[in-house]
Amino acid sequence: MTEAATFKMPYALRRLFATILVFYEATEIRKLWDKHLPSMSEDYRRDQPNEAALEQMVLRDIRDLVLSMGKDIRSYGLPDLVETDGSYEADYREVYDERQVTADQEHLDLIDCLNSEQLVGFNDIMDHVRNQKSQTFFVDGPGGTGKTYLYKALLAKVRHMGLIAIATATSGIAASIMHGGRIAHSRFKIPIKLTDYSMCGFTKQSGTAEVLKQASLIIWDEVAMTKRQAVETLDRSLQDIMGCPLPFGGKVVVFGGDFRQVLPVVTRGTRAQITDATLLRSYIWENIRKILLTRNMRAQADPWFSEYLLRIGNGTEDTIGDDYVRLPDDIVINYTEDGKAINKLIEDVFPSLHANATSREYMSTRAILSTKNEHVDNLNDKMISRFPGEEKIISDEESSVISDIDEDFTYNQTSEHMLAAQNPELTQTSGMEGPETEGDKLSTPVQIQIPMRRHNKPKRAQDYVVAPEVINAILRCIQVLDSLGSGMHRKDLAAMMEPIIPTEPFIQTQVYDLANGGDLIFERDLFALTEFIGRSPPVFYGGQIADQANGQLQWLIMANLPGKPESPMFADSILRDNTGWMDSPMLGSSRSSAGKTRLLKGNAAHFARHSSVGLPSAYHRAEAPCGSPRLHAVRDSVCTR
Ligand SMILES: Nc1ncnc2c1ncn2[C@@H]1O[C@H](COP(=O)(O)OP(=O)(O)OP(=O)(O)O)[C@@H](O)[C@H]1O
Repeated sequence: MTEAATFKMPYALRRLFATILVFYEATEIRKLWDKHLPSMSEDYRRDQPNEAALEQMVLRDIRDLVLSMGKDIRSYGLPDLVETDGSYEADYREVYDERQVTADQEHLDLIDCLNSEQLVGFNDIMDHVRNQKSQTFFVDGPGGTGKTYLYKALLAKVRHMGLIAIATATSGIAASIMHGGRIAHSRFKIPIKLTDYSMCGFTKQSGTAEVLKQASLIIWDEVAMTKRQAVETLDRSLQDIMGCPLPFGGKVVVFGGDFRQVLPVVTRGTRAQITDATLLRSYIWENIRKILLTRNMRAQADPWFSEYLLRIGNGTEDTIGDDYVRLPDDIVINYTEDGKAINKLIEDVFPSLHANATSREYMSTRAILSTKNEHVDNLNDKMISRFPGEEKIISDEESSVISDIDEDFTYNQTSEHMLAAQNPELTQTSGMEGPETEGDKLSTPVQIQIPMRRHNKPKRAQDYVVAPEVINAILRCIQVLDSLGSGMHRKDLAAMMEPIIPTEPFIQTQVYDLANGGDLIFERDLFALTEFIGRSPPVFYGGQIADQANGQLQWLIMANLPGKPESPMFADSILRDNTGWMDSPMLGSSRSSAGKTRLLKGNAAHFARHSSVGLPSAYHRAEAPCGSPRLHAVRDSVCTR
């Protein structure tokens, strides 16, 4: 803890403390608590000067973390946690955080500019918020009709009244447009695997439950893109925590979206299956009050075009065959073989580019969209050649890597790793001395692989940079391995991993070399890297870890790095041994060209566990073929059996 306190964020320290409570038989917990409370509460201290309240805030966090690992904070002899009704805003971190999101004047001013349709909706919703009347709304409007504008006005108004308004959206982009917005799945802890009986992954006593209980308004934008089961899961969970059988536990909930735009993804789903997955087919839909927005505020200058778009969205535009609509001639640039069409397109979208190239307004209000990266590269090249001035290639490797590491991770031994970052061809696989141990301890050298992120148009090796987060993760990993080398036993690995895995969803790579089999790799760019450097990708068997306590799924990849072949029989036996843990029992492995074992491609979910005692258990899943798009990221803790 002392060492971690020098470079970890307070939240990471709280996680580490909780992990120590649960996984170590530490004797002097109270001493540890007293010593590290100041560093664990540093982030809260800025706004909360009261020491007693600070202590309670940290305790509550630890309580939730410990609870998510299946334990009760009361068994550790920490100061008493004062159970409250949550009315004191600092009681829960989530409530506290939500209250920090204040209304800004700019958004309050939007209320005066709402058009008549928006105003009707605004008044109706606010009436329910003020009078705490249960109602679910759906803001139904094609793109550009001012849905987001309306949410912003609502959020500002409710927050200005000193109430809690929760802003969420299905995608991160839409969530980021709203002040305090979060992705709905994360905010409500909606499980990834949904059934008709799923519940959100928070407990009744958690901070998330508390903030939802206190919320006067909940907004969920882009709900049309979400599977109805996700919304139904929220409905059940809110009813549960509110102890109220009304829809969403009696809350005022505002959904928004446009069913003319993107619908939920149903893998290989037919049109009927996709429609069936939407909120329109939910039992919730019939009780939703619709707020219709029809005036396209974005395309006011071009009413013809906005009506044309609307007709397409509504399916009333004449079609050719089933699916094709004819674009009017005046918005089409005809394709020509000689490449002139591209030049015409650029001139149309960026007229007088030379004169306007330095104008921020001009450049930020126009764009050419394309379906493929190679077309984008092509267009970029053409555009850049038209820019005035001399060409200069700027490499961002040093600045981005250093700044990101500094922000989150002060590590004083970076030189070797920075070298690795800057000279990937020297250190594509950098063997590092690992702990020399015996028996139950680790015994093999550590291999660190450094994945890289591609620049737009790499020309030289230096144009490839190591993603800063990767370095971060690797440094953390090395730190753990150092600790392991200093005599820690293998069974401690699971406990150690938990706090060092960053909580951000996009973790990169961490490699552990474990005796007797496999390396654990948390990865995103590994395959892109191996593809680029021309090495055969590591044979891997990868997994999705289920944190049993809160139902969240995380990813864990176990891999054989080059030069460390796994015996096919060994991997097979692990799988066979653990079929009971499988997500969907499809068992198997295949041999790669290198003669190593690989799980079947596709979506077969496997569970595998190292035969050695104490290693993390995991649901294993053969993901995409090597070199394919990145695997999902890892989050949070590993689950031990
Ligand atoms: N009442 C209004 N007065 C002035 N401008 C408005 C008004 N309502 C919306 N706008 C503007 O119209 C544009 C489109 O609005 P907004 O982004 O809210 O639409 P949307 O329905 O959320 O669109 P999409 O579905 O494409 O996200 C924005 O630039 C917004 O500022």
